[in-house]
Amino acid sequence: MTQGAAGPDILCLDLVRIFSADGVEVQALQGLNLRVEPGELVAIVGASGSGKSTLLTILSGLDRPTGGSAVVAGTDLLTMGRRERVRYQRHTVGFVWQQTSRNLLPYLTAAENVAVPLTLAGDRAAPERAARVDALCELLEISHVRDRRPDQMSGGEQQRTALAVAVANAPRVLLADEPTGELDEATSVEVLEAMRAMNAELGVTTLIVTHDPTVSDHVRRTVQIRDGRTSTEVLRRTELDEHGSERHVAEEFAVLDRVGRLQLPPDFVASLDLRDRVRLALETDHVGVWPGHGGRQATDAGGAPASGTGDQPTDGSGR
Ligand SMILES: Nc1ncnc2c1ncn2[C@@H]1O[C@H](COP(=O)(O)OP(=O)(O)OP(=O)(O)O)[C@@H](O)[C@H]1O
Repeated sequence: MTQGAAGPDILCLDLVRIFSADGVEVQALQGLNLRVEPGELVAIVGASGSGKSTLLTILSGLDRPTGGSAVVAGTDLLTMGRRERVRYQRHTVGFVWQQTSRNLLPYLTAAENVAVPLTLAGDRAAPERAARVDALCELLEISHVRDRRPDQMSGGEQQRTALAVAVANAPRVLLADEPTGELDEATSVEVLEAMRAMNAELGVTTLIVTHDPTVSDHVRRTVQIRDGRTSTEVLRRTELDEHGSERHVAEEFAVLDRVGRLQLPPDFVASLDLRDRVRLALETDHVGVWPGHGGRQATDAGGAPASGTGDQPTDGSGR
């Protein structure tokens, strides 16, 4: 399957990854759905063990899913062959990992590191490669350390150099796994802002996987993974109020999959003591969800305003 140019840059449908270790099966991804449009900057957050790294390893072409489908910038990751994988990893996607040692060659300077992927790709003449290195050093604000090796740079400078390496060959998609995991708070902000600037400037579709909840302050869309599935999303936008001042609005949505399944946020479940089964009612513009065991009364699913308790069905006939 190949997506046309107008399709999403990342499309995962019912993605499953099962690991077998010592005769025990672990379902790291349990039917994950994700759609990222060209030019989007999206953070994937989730608790430890929720499947974030498994997803990123699959998207980077280093691992294959057990089932479902994953298509990135037109490349089907389930069926790609060895040669296509090399091309995919060299030209279609760029990566930044948490550990500097995985991102940069320790015996090369920053500028030399940025030049490596350009030389390997072999599709630009030397003067063009040199100009590209200069432009990326400027964009990522690492010109002052361009002649230093990684051990002579700060953590933030190392990660900004890693970003320059990752986008050197102008990939359609940038994948970052815990890019701020080894940085202090101020430096993390600096690196996330560099990613935001790069996304805006170069238009590279960017997926940041992290368990750092503050990442949400730097992106418009944060997708939460729970138990190997996308569960909720927070979308942020800036509005002008009646006085012309900027106001930041964040809205939380539950992710509805293709067959209509959704996960209620854990705090909703806890606050109404929802368990086993719930009572549902279809209203004209929303769906009501009530405890099925006669617990406390009405909440809502579907993002609509909460119903009054008068909406509570007595016999489920609202369905
Ligand atoms: N190679 C493997 N063999 C067996 N189980 C694995 C393997 N890789 C991951 N898992 C399991 O799959 C699940 C998801 O792991 P994953 O590393 O994707 O989570 P994560 O959300 O990235 O966690 P963290 O934030 O701690 O890195 C976990 O239960 C993990 O133990």
